[in-house]
Amino acid sequence: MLIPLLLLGISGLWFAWGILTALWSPLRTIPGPFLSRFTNGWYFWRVVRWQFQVEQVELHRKYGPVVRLGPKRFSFAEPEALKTIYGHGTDFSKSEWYSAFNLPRPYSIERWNMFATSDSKLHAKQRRPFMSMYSMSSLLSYEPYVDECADLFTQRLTEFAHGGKVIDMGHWLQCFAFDVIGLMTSGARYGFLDRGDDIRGIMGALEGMIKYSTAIGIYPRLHPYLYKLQTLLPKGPPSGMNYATSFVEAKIDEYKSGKNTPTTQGDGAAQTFLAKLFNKHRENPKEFTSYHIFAAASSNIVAGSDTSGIALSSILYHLIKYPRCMIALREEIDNSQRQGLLSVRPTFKESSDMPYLQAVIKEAMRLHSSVALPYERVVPDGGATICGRFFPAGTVVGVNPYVQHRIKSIWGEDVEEFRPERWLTSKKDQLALMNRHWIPFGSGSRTCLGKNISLLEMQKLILRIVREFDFKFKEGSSQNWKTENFWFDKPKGWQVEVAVRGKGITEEPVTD
Ligand code: HEM
Repeated sequence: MLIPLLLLGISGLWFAWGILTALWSPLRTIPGPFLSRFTNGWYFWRVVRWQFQVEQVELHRKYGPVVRLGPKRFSFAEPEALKTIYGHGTDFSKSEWYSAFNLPRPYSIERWNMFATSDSKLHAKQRRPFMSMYSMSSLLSYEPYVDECADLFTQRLTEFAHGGKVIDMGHWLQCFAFDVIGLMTSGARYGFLDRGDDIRGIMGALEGMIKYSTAIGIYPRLHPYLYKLQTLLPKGPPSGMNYATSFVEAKIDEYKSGKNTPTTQGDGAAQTFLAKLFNKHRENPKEFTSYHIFAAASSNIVAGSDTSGIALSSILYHLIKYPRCMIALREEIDNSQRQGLLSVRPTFKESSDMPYLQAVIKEAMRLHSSVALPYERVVPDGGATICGRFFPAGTVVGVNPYVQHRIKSIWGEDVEEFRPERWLTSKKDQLALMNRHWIPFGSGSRTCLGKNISLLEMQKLILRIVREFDFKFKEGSSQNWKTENFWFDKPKGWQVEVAVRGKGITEEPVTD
């Protein structure tokens, strides 16, 4: 009897505390769902339905540019907020939500990953030694790996076309993205493109791990306990995490033992990440430790596979949905082809010189960003004024790219329309405004390290498959795909028919 009474008492006190802090809070006038005033439980409950981005847009339509998501958690849909929170010279560190993407303390100090590091100075120190490997000038050394996977991908599409098979295109593009990143990182493909199987459950394990982190990040103090608890279970997110990391470690061991040394390929310019990482380690083993090798190799796989797969899906999905744009892109490709400007395996340089292709990629990533939850940051000491409101230090604030990419004062009335032309015909000022607020790769000092690599993959593969194949949504299927948003907003079961170009499928106009 004593224990239930005690529990009741504690819950009562906790409840009363929640109500009092909500009433006293200087931010109490900021609107939002009623329960979000008292608890982060409301946010947790909505996020684990994996569709929060849609709800967040609605919340901003209902409540305005600043919306409460929790007692000390706020979302912004106002152009000016981006500069204040993520802009140059600001010191808004990443929120504790990100800590669930790493091992809990004290292990995380030894085994850091820069994505989850919150302290800005520490993050800058961790990021600096890797930057050259992800720069534009390094891209040439990764290009042959993309070509090798694009060869296989087009081979698979040809087989599907001849077999008249309907395919889950989202899954196959994910297979491409995983194999590319595996190959350019370690010199070996996982083998996803061979049969389309989720080899050893890698994709499922990563998805489980990210779902766990996204949900538990809302209650980061639970992470150490849940992590410990779940390592005792045979299955669950940590075992997926362990599997993903042991896979990387195995590749590093193979490399060390000399079993895996394809540092060059094609014309000899190719060089894997592992080769670059080991070279750096040999030059300065004290500063660039073996942990640096592991950190970069594993973050490539976790951060660079699903994200690129989703972006590729978004590009192709929108091109199929809007045949007008597919035709326009084809015209650009065919013109370049006629002028002898395109190789059999189009190069990054060739694809960079195609303005409509560039516009298609940007527009697809605007309408469907691979990441679609807020990039959360913490208001620094002294507090900050955002959108005319003062927020005390410690408040969690964030902008969701999915919401940002639908603000009419930036993009115009047709925000929901896929219109690549907006990137080609807008006036200079308008274009600058759009570019500043286009944030699928993040914003500020924490932007994506792998942006150039993903552009390399997207430009080369999309150009090639649009040149060589026709695509159509599966007969009778909806033209509006379903996605699941667990930080990565991933298409689910998106069925497509493929034909070798000009040999089968007729394009039908879109009916929205
Ligand atoms: C279309 C593809 C991609 C998208 C949309 C994307 C998106 C993002 C976003 C939004 C962030 C920052 C999130 C935040 O502020 O919380 C990020 C960070 C990061 N991404 Fe990507 N990414 C992509 C591809 C890649 C690739 C291919 C790699 C590696 C090869 C990569 C490696 C990283 C790393 C290491 C970080 C952490 C950077 C840091 O904290 O300094 N990403 N990415």
